[in-house]
Amino acid sequence: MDTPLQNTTRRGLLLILSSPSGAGKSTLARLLMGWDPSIRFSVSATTRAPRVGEADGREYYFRSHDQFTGMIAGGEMLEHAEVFGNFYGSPKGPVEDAMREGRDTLFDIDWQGGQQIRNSVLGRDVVSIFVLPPSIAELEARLRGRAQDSDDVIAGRMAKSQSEISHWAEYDYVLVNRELDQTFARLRSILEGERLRRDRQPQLSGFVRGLNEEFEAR
Ligand SMILES: Nc1ncnc2c1ncn2[C@@H]1O[C@H](COP(=O)(O)OP(=O)(O)OP(=O)(O)O)[C@@H](O)[C@H]1O
Ligand SMILES: Nc1nc2c(ncn2[C@@H]2O[C@H](COP(=O)(O)O)[C@@H](O)[C@H]2O)c(=O)[nH]1
Repeated sequence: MDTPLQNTTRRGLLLILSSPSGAGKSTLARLLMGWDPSIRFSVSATTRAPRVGEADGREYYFRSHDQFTGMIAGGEMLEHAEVFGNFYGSPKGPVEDAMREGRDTLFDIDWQGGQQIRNSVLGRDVVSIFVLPPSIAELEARLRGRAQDSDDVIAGRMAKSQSEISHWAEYDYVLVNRELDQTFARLRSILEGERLRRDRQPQLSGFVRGLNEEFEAR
């Protein structure tokens, strides 16, 4: 007998990671993508200048202000926001493709983007996770340790961290990122649990039908 567990169509989840800058969401996102390469990372467009080592199309699509506003006007953005004086947005096309393919999409975006996606038609497929630093001193140490931004940029991001943190309660899950291994293990558990929940209806209704048929045939 064909197992009904294989005959399913499933929707992709939209996994949103937000945090104050430097708390570790990009690090967690990289680990999650390495753990499950079927997850599609939503590469954002931004007007921010590339950092050393960043490549166009990999970390971000680096765009001019005019190009970015053109993308908004063309209806290409799922969400967009001004963050730390630059514009950032998530292109819609790749997300729609991933959802059609039943693949999960991972977003590394700020609270404004999280709110916009949660309030969109795709909101029911969102799983949102807010990452907190263990302390504000550690947040600053991580930003400095990353050695990617000037003192001014770091000061600006630290100044905004309190208002970013104030949105923690809007998220489905909150992780305090102390030990990276432990935070990553929790993140995986969240994803595994949410996948089981998503697959519960389509997979199990067929499976239980199979059990019923087997029962009737006895
Ligand atoms: N649990 C952890 N313990 C110690 N260092 C960490 C931990 N998690 C991440 N880091 C380090 O902190 C720095 C900032 O992390 P990361 O770049 O992932 O932050 P972010 O939240 O993505 O920041 P941004 O919003 O600016 O992109 C990196 O150097 C990273 O290696
Ligand atoms: N609303 C959105 N926020 C985004 C997006 N891509 C990134 N971000 C957030 O911006 C800050 C700064 O990022 P950085 O790479 O300059 O350090 C960070 O909080 C990101 O999560 C996006 O598409 N939309």
